[in-house]
Amino acid sequence: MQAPFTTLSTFRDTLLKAPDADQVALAAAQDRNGQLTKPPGALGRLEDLAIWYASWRGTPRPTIDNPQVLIFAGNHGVCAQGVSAFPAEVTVQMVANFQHGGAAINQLSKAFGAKMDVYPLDLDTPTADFTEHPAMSEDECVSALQTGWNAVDPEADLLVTGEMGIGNTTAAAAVAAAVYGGDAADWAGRGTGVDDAGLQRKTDVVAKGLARHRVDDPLEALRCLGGRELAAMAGAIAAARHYRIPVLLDGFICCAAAGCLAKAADGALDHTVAGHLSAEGAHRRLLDAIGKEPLLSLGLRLGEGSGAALAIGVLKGAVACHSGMATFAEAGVSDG
Ligand SMILES: O=C(O)c1ccc[n+]([C@@H]2O[C@H](COP(=O)([O-])O)[C@@H](O)[C@H]2O)c1
Ligand SMILES: Cc1cc2nc[nH]c2cc1C
Repeated sequence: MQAPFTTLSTFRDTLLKAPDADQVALAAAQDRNGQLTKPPGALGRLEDLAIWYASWRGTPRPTIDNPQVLIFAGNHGVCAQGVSAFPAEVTVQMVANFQHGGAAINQLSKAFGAKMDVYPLDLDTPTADFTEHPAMSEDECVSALQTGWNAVDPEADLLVTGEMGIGNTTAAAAVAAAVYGGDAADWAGRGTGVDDAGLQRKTDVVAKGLARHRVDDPLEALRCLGGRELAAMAGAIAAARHYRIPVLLDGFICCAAAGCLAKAADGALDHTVAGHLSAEGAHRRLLDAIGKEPLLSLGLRLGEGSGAALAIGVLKGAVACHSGMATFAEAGVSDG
């Protein structure tokens, strides 16, 4: 289905009208979980994960057969201010690498049985430098949200949203600060590995952006301080909700985009789980702000959906146990 919105305001309406989890499937999955051949709670968080997944898929005994990984790439005007350890050309070069199968996310998608699609978003036209102008016009922002929405395969049964964009930890820090408060220094981190001087430049750039765009609306924060790949991830996460497809969130940039949705509509991230805790310093703060506990913590700070893709394995394990295990009655095991 084509994206059902043409403005930021109608995108917000779409979020507010989103469906909820299936309460009947939720209760049935809880009931089934209580009958499986294990001591109560012995599978720890895997039990909650499987029940959550079942509730969104609308069946007490789901399987994960068709995960989708979406990578959105964007370029950023703020790069000209020396906020990244890498030059902006790396974004388009990495897109070619994704297309040729040579990036980490290609290997991880293959390893976890996911199909992967890459969307370069107007890479020849970076967003405006947000210290001077809004990063995007409303049309540009809506167009990126629509690309994200339309990229989601309605037949997928799990979604990972990832990104590539030199400079986008600066954009994400600015968005997070605008949406969740705090100072630039609370949200600016080392990204691809900037040194102390680079981190200071980056903090100043975020502070300048926040001073220029005094936004009190999360979708305006996305437009004025974010980037096309952040907007596309937000659009994809919203579409997944529409189709009741559970989502694994990736690192700092993905969660900054997701945070705009959570602020725009209560419960907008109920169909999502945080795949991992990134090494980007402010990711923990952001996860706390959106109320998510990460599944993995492996020191990754790559982006590309890599941490979330690894978490597909954990979720598949949870769902395989939940749907495949015998009950005490079936196995003839005494239930204590
Ligand atoms: O996902 C994360 O938490 C993460 C943390 C640090 C860096 N990245 C990736 O690195 C790029 C942004 O870093 P930077 O330093 O250019 O802002 C972008 O392509 C992201 O995918 C991603
Ligand atoms: C090489 C490289 C690969 C990446 N993948 C995601 N962000 C990245 C940033 C760089 C610099």
